[in-house]
Amino acid sequence: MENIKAKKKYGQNFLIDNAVLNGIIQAMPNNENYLVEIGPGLGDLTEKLVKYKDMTAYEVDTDLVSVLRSKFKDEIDSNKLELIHTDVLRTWESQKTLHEGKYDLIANLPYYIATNIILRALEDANCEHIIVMIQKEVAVKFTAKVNDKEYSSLGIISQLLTSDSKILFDVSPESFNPAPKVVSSILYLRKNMTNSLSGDFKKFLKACFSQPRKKLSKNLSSILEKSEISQIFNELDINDNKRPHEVSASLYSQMYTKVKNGREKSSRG
Ligand SMILES: C[S@@+](CC[C@H](N)C(=O)[O-])C[C@H]1O[C@@H](n2cnc3c(N)ncnc32)[C@H](O)[C@@H]1O
Repeated sequence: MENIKAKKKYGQNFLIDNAVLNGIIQAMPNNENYLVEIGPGLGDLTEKLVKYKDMTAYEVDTDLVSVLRSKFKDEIDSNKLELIHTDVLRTWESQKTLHEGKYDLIANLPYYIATNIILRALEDANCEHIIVMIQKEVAVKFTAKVNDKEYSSLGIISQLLTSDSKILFDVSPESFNPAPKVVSSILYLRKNMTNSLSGDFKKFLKACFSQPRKKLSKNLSSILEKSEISQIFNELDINDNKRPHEVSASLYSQMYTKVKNGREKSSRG
C-alpha cells in the first residue's frame, strides 16, 4: 500500500482481493449508462472500472486524492476519469444528482454512511443501478421482503423504488486491509425509473416501525386518531393484530396516500 494508513473516520477498508474486484466488474450492467464511484480509495476498483467506461469518482480524503491524481494522471488528462475531491453527501445536498445523465453507481462504500448513500442514490432520478459493497446486515435489510424478520423501512423503500434487488455474493473480512469486524455483501439494486417516494413517506414509515415488535396500529396511534386508523385498516383490509413487518410495501404506500389525502381534506375544512 502506497505508505497510506487507513483512516477509521472515513471508513477506509481497502479491498485487496482480486477475485472480489473481478466479481464486481462482472456484475456491471451491460448498458450505455455513465459510471460513478464513491470512495475510490487507493484506486484498485477504479483502475478496473475506467477500462470499461468514462467515469466520475468522489473522494473525501485529501491524502488519497493526491495519490489518485498521480496514479490516474493519464485518465484524468484524457477526461476518461473525473476525480472530485468532496464529501459526496454535500454534492447530493447541493445538486440532487451525482451526474447529469443516466448513471450506474458502483462502489465499495464507507460503511459509516452506507445506508445514507444508498437512500440518496435511490432518490437520485439519474441513477439506474446501484452495485455496492456494504455490511451484510444492511444489505439484508435492503433486500428483505414482507414477513422476513429483517423487513423494515429500508426493505419497503427499496421494494417501492426498484424492480430488482438482491445480494450477489458475500465477502469475508480477510478480503480487506484493514479487515472490518463484519461480513460484507455486494448489493445489487435496479431502479424502477418511473417510481418516486412522495412527501413525508419516510417519516411515516419511521412512525410505523417506531416499536417494531408492537402492533402496527399501536405505533400509528402516535400520529393518527384511533378512528382514522380503524377506517384506513378497514378500507385496506388490514387486520388490527398485524405487526409492522407483516404488512406489504404496497399497503404501506396505500396507507400513506390515505393519511395524506385525509390531512389535505381536513385542512381544506
Ligand atoms: C471502504 S473504502 C473503499 C476504498 C476503495 N474503493 C477500495 O475498494 O479499496 C471507502 C472509501 O470512501 C471514502 N469516503 C469516506 N467518506 C466519504 C464521503 N463522505 N465522500 C466521499 N468519499 C468518502 C474513503 O476515504 C475511502 O476511500
